[in-house]
Amino acid sequence: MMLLVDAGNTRIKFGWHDGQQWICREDISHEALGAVNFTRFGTPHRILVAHVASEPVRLRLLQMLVPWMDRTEWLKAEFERCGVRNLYADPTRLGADRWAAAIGAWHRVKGACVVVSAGTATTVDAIDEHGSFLGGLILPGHGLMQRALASGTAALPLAEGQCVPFPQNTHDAIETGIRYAQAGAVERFRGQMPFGTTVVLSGGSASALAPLIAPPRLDFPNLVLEGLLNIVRSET
Ligand SMILES: Nc1ncnc2c1ncn2[C@@H]1O[C@H](COP(=O)(O)OP(=O)(O)O)[C@@H](O)[C@H]1O
Ligand SMILES: CC(C)(COP(=O)(O)O)[C@@H](O)C(=O)NCCC(=O)O
Ligand SMILES: [K+]
Repeated sequence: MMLLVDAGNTRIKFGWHDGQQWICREDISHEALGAVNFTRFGTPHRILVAHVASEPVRLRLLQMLVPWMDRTEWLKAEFERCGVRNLYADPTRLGADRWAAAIGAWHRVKGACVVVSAGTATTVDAIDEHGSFLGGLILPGHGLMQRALASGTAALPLAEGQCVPFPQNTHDAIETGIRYAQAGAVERFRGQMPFGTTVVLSGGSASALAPLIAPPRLDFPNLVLEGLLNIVRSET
């Protein structure tokens, strides 16, 4: 059994894979971490973790994984892995989740693509036709943008609006502004790539963005877990 872990700033995603198929995938809050039973599908023989969450979450995970320390790797972005070359100025500074997502997207598309992860932050990354990770954007995610407006202004609420072409109330104005900001960044970034480049879309807020992203678009939930699986499989 392989256990893949994607510890993001809001949610922790787990995937158990038996070498043939996903046995189970789970998505939990940081607070629920203590209740996860890592051995419920048998003893994992390999564990790979992409962690970008806080230090307390890292320590809690580390503590829980102690019995399998000998077979656990905490993924760090590096210069090259699984056919993807990382052109970040300091490759190790790239978030481990972005690195795993890039590897997952490259394995699926095998061509130039824009990799979008709409989570706590929204990241928008470019891979060229040779598998080089060219770099990318970091924006506040959908929820962060909502909360920034609510906490940083006197009058704005935590928006519960719709995305509409010409917003005529405050809630719709915020909701539409946020979605256009996110989708606008993605489409502008894609404009730097060859015409017809695919956007690979993932993350907990992906559904809010999807209708605003033109084809070609590949919806790829659990992209980070898939990338982690690609990495583990490349070892054998
Ligand atoms: N059940 C849920 N609980 C919390 N957030 C959710 C849920 N479903 C979707 N979301 C949205 O998805 C985001 C988390 O997405 P995710 O890709 O897991 O982020 P991260 O990797 O940064 O933890 C939240 O900020 C929220 O906007
Ligand atoms: C950009 C991120 C905060 C995204 O985190 P997430 O939204 O997935 O929780 C994370 O990938 C990170 O901390 N990256 C390190 C800095 C970098 O990638 O340049
Ligand atoms: K993200």
